[in-house]
Amino acid sequence: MNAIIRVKGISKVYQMGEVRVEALKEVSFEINQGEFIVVLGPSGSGKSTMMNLIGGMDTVSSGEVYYKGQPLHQATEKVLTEYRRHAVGFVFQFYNLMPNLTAYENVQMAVQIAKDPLNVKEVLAQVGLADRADHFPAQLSGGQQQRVAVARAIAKNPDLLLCDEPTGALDFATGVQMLKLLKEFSVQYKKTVMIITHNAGIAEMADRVFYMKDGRLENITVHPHPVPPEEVVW
Ligand SMILES: Nc1ncnc2c1ncn2[C@@H]1O[C@H](COP(=O)(O)OP(=O)(O)OP(=O)(O)O)[C@@H](O)[C@H]1O
Repeated sequence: MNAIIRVKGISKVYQMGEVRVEALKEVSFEINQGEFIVVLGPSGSGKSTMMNLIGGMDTVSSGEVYYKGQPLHQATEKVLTEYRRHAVGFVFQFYNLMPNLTAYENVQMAVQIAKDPLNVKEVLAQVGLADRADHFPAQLSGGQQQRVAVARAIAKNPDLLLCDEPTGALDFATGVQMLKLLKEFSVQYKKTVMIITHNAGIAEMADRVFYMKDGRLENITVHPHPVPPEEVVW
């Protein structure tokens, strides 16, 4: 099996004083290298919690998470830091770019700590920002800033690209461009991409769709013929 991520019966409980929130309940799945996964589900259903756990940003309350057979649920903070640094790229709705660094420098900073990074100039060209490399975030549109954020995550050349609402702040046309970029990265480099979204239309381009409800992975749909990003509508 070429499962890159294997999750077995993971649960996550948040205890806030008297209040106990079961954010994730006994979730199990496997993800293969090169798969494009979309995660759907109502607000509060556990999507971000699940992504944080497989991204090594949080630890499970119970259950097991493996990356290429390596147990993350027993890993030390040092091992998790290495994992996040080298294996995982993150794209969030809010871009978290450094305002005092140019587009090029924002991407360059991320690749400095990577093991096998892609060429920064090439990646910026790939996201259509070759002529904006020397611009600061404030000199870029929202869509362009989001593309810098994607370039930053892709340039690390991570095995796993985790995206939480990557199109949330974008207009439709820019959102489609974003999805094309993510799909290209997945196909060209045979990398795994997981996207959380509220846009059910985006799910059509996934190889598989995970439906979350009340902390459970309620259903998985397989698409033998995913729709190209250009044909996605929402
Ligand atoms: N750090 C935390 N401390 C306490 N409770 C939390 C924490 N993070 C998430 N929760 C709770 O866990 C549940 C699942 O939250 P989560 O963010 O995973 O949902 P989500 O499906 O990503 O929602 P949304 O679509 O609104 O982002 C919610 O009830 C949330 O309030």
